[in-house]
Amino acid sequence: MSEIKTIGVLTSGGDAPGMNAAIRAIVRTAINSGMKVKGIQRGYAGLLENEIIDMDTKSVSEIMRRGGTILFTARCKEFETPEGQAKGAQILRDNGIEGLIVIGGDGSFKGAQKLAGLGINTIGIPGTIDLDIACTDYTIGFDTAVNTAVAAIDKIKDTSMSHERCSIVEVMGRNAGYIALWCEIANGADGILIPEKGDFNEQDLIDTILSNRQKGKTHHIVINAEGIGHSNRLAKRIEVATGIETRATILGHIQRGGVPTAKDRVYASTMGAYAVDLLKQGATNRVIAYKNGNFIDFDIDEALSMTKGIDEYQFLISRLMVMY
Ligand SMILES: Nc1ncnc2c1ncn2[C@@H]1O[C@H](COP(=O)(O)OP(=O)(O)OP(=O)(O)O)[C@@H](O)[C@H]1O
Ligand SMILES: O=P(O)(O)OC[C@H]1O[C@](O)(CO)[C@@H](O)[C@@H]1O
Ligand SMILES: [Mg+2]
Repeated sequence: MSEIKTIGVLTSGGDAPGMNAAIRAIVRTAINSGMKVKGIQRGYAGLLENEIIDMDTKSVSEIMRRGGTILFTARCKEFETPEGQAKGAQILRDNGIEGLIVIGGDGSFKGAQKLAGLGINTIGIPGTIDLDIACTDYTIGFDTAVNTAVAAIDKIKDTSMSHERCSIVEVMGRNAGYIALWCEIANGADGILIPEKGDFNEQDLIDTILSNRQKGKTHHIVINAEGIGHSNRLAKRIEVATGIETRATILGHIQRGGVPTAKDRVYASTMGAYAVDLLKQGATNRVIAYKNGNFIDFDIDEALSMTKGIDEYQFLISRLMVMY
């Protein structure tokens, strides 16, 4: 096994607060081990355009407290084709990059898996606000995103209470209801709609709102995940069915930005250093995970074959809490 001399790092898919902490840890750990580090800008799209820069210890100074990713990110259809992947692997080789760390979500890991098959040593770091990666209990950015959403819903509650209204709040999560679930438990709400429980009964939600109103509750919150969507239409239906003035708020990309929490900075830094250690050991096609209080790694094939549902116990708690 020959030692890796140059590694690359890229961020891909939706950005997530804490990605910069991971980049900083990767650059400094690798340089400390005598390796060179190259940053690939704009994810796989930038790789295919050869947008590659040299990184040194100073280039990652003062980035940890910034949201987003200093390497930019993108989604790239071309990279989903075998031709795109072969071109990407060749560009990495042309730049002397023998090991690649991919910070992103499940889609990004599929790209890393393909590059591993083409002889590039790859390591994935879970970076997504959605928390929708099955092999890990933690993904970079979820903690910051959910705290942003919780703070926003607290504010919506103030005005909803003053006007004695019902508020539908749509949070991010295309295929995943974790942000919604945490908000329902952290903020308190009359109901939650998430893609994992797509068979929800709208009449039950209306009945809960009406029953809570009859018991004296003067405002109502419904947390709706993006994967269910259509919040404005839902608001109209609830208003008609209950007679309670109802407004919809879509929180949107505010949840993806902002100053990363301490947890996101520390866990992302740990995962970044761990990824470099794996490359040093000659590992490839691995993804880093946080399980039962430990940082561990899985084969990417195994990680991608796992499925993640919603935490049923947390969901049960959220159901019990709608009681007024
Ligand atoms: N099957 C695949 N093969 C190769 N590359 C892929 C594949 N699926 C996705 N990718 C690459 O990964 C990129 C990011 O994937 P995706 O848009 O699913 O985001 P993600 O990494 O899951 O992050 P998030 O869901 O948090 O935004 C895609 O634009 C594409 O370039
Ligand atoms: O910013 P974009 O590309 O529209 O992506 C939005 C998606 O990305 C995520 O924020 C995850 O990164 C999802 O929750 C959301 O559905
Ligand atoms: Mg994803």
